Amino acid sequence: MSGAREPWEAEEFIAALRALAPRYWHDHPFHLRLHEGSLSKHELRCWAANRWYYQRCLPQKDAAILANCPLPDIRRHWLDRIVYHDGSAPGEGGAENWLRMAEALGLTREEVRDERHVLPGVRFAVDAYLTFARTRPWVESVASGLTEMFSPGLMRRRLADMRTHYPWIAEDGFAYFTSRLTVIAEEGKSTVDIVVRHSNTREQQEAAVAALAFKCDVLQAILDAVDYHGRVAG
Ligand SMILES: O=C(O)c1cc(C(=O)O)c2c(n1)C(=O)C(=O)c1cc(C(=O)O)[nH]c1-2
Repeated sequence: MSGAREPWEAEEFIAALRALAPRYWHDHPFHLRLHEGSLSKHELRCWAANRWYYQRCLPQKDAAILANCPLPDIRRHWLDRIVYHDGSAPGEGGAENWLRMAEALGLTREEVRDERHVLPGVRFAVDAYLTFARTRPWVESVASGLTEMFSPGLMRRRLADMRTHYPWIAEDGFAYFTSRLTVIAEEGKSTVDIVVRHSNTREQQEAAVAALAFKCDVLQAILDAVDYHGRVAG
C-alpha cells in the first residue's frame, strides 16, 4: 500500500510555507518592547550589536548556497544578495548600513565589528543557520530564507515605531531599513518562485517547509538571547 506520495500543487505548497507565519519573530516579546518604545538605550545597543552577527553572516550563508548550487541561472541571480550586503566597494552595502544604525545608537564600529557584545545564544543560532546552508541541499537553504516573505510589514512598522519612540536616533541610522524595504518585496517573491520550481517531490516540498520552520526558530533564538540578557542586565 505504500508508494510515493503526490507532490502538492504549487498553491498548496505555498500555503504550507505561509502557514508558518505565526512562528515568525514579529510578536516576540523583545520586538513588542522595541515597537512600544520601552527598550533602554543599553537594550537597543545590545540588539544592534547582536544582530550585526546575523547581518555579517548573511553573505557567507548566501555564498554557501552558491557553492552548493549547480545551476548557473540561480547562481547568477543569487550573487546579487552577496553584493547587496557587502556592497561593491568598502563603505557601501547592507553591512555598512547596519554599522551606521549601530553608531546612531551610540556604539562604535570597533566594538560592533570585534563582536565583544555577541551573546553565546546568538552565536549558536546564527552559526546553526550558516551550517544549515553549508550542509543541506541548496533549495532547502533558499527556502530557509523565506522568512523574508513575512518581514516587510514588520520592517515598515519597526521603522515607524522607532522614529516615533526613539526620536534621538539620527535618520542616517535608519538607512538599513529604508533601503532594505525597497528590495525585500521583490526578493521574497522570486525566492518563492525558485523554491516552488525546484522542489519537485513531496519530500522536497516538506523539507522546504521544515527549512523555513528551522529558520523561524533561528530568529526566535536570537531574540530569546537578547531579550533575556536585557532583562537580567537591566
Ligand atoms: O529586520 C527584519 O525583521 C529582517 C528579517 C529577516 C528575516 O526574516 O530573515 C531578514 C532581514 N531583516 C534582513 O534585513 C535581511 O537582509 C535578511 C536576509 C535574510 C536571509 O535569510 O537571507 N533574512 C533577512
